[in-house]
Amino acid sequence: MSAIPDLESLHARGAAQQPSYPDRAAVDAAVSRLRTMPPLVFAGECDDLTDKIAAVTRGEAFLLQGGDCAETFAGVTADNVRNKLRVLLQMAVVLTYAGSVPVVKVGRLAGQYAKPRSSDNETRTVDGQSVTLPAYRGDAVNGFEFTPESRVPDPQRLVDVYNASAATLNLVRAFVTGGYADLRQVHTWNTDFVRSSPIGQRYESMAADIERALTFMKAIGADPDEFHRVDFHSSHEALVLEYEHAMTRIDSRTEAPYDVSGHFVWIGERTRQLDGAHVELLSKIRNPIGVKLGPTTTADDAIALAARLNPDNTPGRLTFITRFGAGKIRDGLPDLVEKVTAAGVQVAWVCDPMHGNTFEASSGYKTRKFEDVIDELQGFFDVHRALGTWPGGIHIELTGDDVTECVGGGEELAEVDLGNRYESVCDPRLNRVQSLETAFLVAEMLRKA
Ligand SMILES: O=C[C@H](O)[C@H](O)COP(=O)(O)O
Ligand SMILES: C=C(OP(=O)(O)O)C(=O)O
Ligand SMILES: [Mn+2]
Repeated sequence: MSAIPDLESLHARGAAQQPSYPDRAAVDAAVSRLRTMPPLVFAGECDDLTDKIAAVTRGEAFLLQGGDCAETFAGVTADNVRNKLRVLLQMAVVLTYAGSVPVVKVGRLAGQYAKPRSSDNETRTVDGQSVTLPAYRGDAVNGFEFTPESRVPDPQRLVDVYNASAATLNLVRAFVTGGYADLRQVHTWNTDFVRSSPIGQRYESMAADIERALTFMKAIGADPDEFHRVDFHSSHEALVLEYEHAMTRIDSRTEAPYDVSGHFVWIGERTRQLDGAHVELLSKIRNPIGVKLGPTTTADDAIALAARLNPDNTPGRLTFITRFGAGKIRDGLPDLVEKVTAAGVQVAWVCDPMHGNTFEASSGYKTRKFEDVIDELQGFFDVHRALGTWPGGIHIELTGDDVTECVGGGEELAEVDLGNRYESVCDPRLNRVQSLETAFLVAEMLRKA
């Protein structure tokens, strides 16, 4: 297994989307501190996830990956983490039960703090004056507050990312092993505002069926402790090289490098250059990894990425997360999947129906139409069905709260509603009702697949 490339050589590749830190000594201090910190995840856990994604690659399981577009330090609260976990557990149970397929659960959490941006700057009107400042690049880099001081990249934030991720993961681990995620709790996840919604009612009746099935299984002698814990994994975009590099360590068992900042890391659409720093670093680690593929991706690009990132063609190592947009997926995806499959590439195909469907509402809020999200998912299933390949999973930006960031869905959120509770610091997320609706719709698509 190849050695970890040094940080300077990565930067020498002209890495895209990196913070411009004003104080080099402060960067070095933060990186040195991070290098001393214990791993957030263990290499063996990453291998377990690779095995699970191998099952996805073989068409035997389905990946559910979801969470915030951008986590924030302020969002590291018990309520927030629990709400996100709860909606993911609800979605997973819907997909497992109604879709009749094992579900691999991966949160976009405990590390999702750095954002690539379309523009380096942001312009707003402040007191009648047009003011331009550096864009917000996630709490890993600078502050969301629109002031010159807050927007200066601060490397100490990378240490804060580590601490916030550790706190989040600690709570998630407690929830998933300590009884909260016990399948016998299916009813109790369906609380507050969701319970009374039509989709909450539908969930309620499914939960009753599951409870009956569990009672039956217990009666015939199944061990109820089997239902006590779930496997849950963390993931984020590997973006800021200082952080990901400092968290890349040699595993004592295998002597292979692993990025121990999360179980699964992915390369974004803006940083997937074949000779770029992100592809180079992730080619050296042994975690399961993903690459986002937008509508301009050619089959040759994808095949070359697979050769660089997974030269041994190990199933489970590589996931392609396509994000074409509802209007493009039916035209663009077939050629890609067909040629990648014909080339013998072992890959899990996952659909991100969010990032190709963003638009700006007349009020200025970034939003997405729920109907476009569902249409892209349907297109993804249709394309795979036509080609005889497996639609392996979904990658969703969501929250466990009752936010108003995406329009449409059963609650019929309109553009005028967006300001009521728009809390995302980057992209619009499905709220809890919309997330559950998505799970039921995808479960139907899965049944037909
Ligand atoms: O989450 C993804 C990107 O960071 C985000 O879509 C970029 O948004 P922008 O176009 O507002 O920079
Ligand atoms: C930045 C993201 O997506 P993409 O790289 O696909 O634009 C994201 O997942 O938040
Ligand atoms: Mn996003």
